[in-house]
Amino acid sequence: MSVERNTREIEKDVVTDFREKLSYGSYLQLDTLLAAQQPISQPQHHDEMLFIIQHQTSELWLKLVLHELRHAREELRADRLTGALKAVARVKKIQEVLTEQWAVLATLTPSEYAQFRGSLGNSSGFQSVQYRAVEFALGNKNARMLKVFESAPADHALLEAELHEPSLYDELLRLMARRGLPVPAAVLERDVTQAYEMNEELVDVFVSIYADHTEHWDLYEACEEFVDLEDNFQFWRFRHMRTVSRTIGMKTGTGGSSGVGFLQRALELTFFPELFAVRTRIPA
Ligand code: HEM
Ligand SMILES: N[C@@H](CC(=O)c1ccccc1NC=O)C(=O)O
Repeated sequence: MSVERNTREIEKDVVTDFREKLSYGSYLQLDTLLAAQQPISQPQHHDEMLFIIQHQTSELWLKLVLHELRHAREELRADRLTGALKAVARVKKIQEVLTEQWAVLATLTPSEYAQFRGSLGNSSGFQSVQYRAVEFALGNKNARMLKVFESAPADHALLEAELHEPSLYDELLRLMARRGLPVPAAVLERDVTQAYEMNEELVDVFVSIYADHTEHWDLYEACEEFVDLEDNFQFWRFRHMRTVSRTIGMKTGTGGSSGVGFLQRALELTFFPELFAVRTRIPA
């Protein structure tokens, strides 16, 4: 039947009685999810809703990023590189959404934000446990980051566990070693609770993979996927730093840091240093 009077007929078999059936809202627990947007500014500020939802959607995506990174790590452990790369491909797409999403928050002007910033007290994204867990899973380990979670035991335990897990990169390097590539022992036996640091001998291993990439096709592909992951992560950090800059200028952060300067220094960090160093060594 065609659409009459610009109104769609609801087909007769469309299910409408949910007294004993699973509905959309109950499956997704929307009562819980949609009850969680509670502005605290007094008097209420219109734009606080945007601020809350921007963060909550980011946290939901971070939850999936962490879930997928953990899966990718398990796949690598089981020598299933293809399975790991499938998860990484999904993470890359989520990162793109997270980075694009800054455009929504950029509609918040500095004067609008200033009107409810005071209500935020000392809360800050610096205290995002999922963000920190993602950083750890990618190899940016820093035990000092646990301190802000001391009053939240479950978060602290989650991060402590993540600190002791090998990162995604650690697992890739172990897989490479199992395949007979000469990954240095110092890399394989490193203390995984420490930040990953560049190993020159490992660059040689990647030079050999890139020189003979038809021989090592899947590893070569994995390397390029990891480079994408790091790039995407940096794009997110950059958009955050620029959004902060246009919103609060050089004010110090609610979390107690210097603000923009502190965020800029994160842009100097790297997850997979050898994968960037290898580029300099590609013959002309
Ligand atoms: C107007 C919006 C925002 C401003 C002004 C802002 C500002 C800041 C500042 C100044 C810091 C440094 C820590 C501090 O002293 O507070 C920070 C850290 C952080 N923010 Fe935001 N932020 C904004 C939005 C967001 C959003 C939407 C997210 C998404 C989850 C987010 C996540 C984070 C994270 C994860 C950190 C820690 C970064 C790190 O350790 O390198 N921020 N933010
Ligand atoms: N650190 C921000 C406040 C802020 O953005 C924020 C506050 C509470 C919860 C999350 C936040 N997002 C990122 O830091 C500021 O200094 O204005």
